[in-house]
Amino acid sequence: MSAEHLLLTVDDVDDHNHDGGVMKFQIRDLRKVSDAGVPILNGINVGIPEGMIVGIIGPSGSGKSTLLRALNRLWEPPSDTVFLDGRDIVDLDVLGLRRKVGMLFQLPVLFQGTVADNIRYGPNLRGKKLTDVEVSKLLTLADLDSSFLSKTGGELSVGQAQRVALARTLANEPEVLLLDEPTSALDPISTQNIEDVIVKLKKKRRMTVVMVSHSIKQIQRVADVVCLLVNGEIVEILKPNELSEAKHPMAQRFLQLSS
Ligand SMILES: Nc1ncnc2c1ncn2[C@@H]1O[C@H](COP(=O)(O)OP(=O)(O)OP(=O)(O)O)[C@@H](O)[C@H]1O
Repeated sequence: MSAEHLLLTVDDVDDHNHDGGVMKFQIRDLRKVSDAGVPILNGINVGIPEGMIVGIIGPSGSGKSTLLRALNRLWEPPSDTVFLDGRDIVDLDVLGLRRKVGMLFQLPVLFQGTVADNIRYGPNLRGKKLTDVEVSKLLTLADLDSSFLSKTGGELSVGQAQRVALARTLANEPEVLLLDEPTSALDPISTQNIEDVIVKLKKKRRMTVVMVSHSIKQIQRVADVVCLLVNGEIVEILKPNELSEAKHPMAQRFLQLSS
């Protein structure tokens, strides 16, 4: 089974990949040009299969974050370009979309108050009050024990704060996680903790994950399939163990310099 079979590209228009799996996202001819007229995304066509971890790698400035941000409308994509479960995301309620499609950034920013306050924040907005047991379960899911419940952001390491940010995102019961270099500020042990949680979420909850990373080794540890983005275009879709077989010259150069 080749990686192209795992993700739809270009002209495929149905909502299933070739193995019968369902496509969570469909991205069709997604383009962005900067205010100065510089192309940032050059016609992205790809499907993100449900329950898979899709890695996105590529040189700095190739458009990885812009692509990720289009998926929960942190950047508003044009209509008819990004579909979640077959529906154009610009037609969805934006807050509902962001609950379904959670995002984790490079550096965690916790709100004032305790860890428990942070985790309760999203559900509170929809009138749902999480019990201590529910909050503890979310902490456990993010690999933290319940002794963290009453701590504040200032008492946490960056790695612990990132896991709290992950638990806070998971409190919204997302179906998709967008991860923008989520471990680049973390030490190796915290990195491994986050990677383990991501893989567990995929296996146990069938979470769909789109992960931008600068670390090829990380992508090889975590992802099921890898998109190589160069100059705003997906130039290759490969399995993690096939990255050395990339044919595009820029992709080859990037991979050689990064390994
Ligand atoms: N709103 C904007 N206006 C103008 N240029 C932008 C805007 N957003 C992004 N860019 C430019 O688009 C290009 C792609 O940016 P983006 O952050 O998506 O790349 P990236 O691949 O995530 O980069 P990095 O790996 O360095 O984080 C960059 O040249 C960036 O300066």
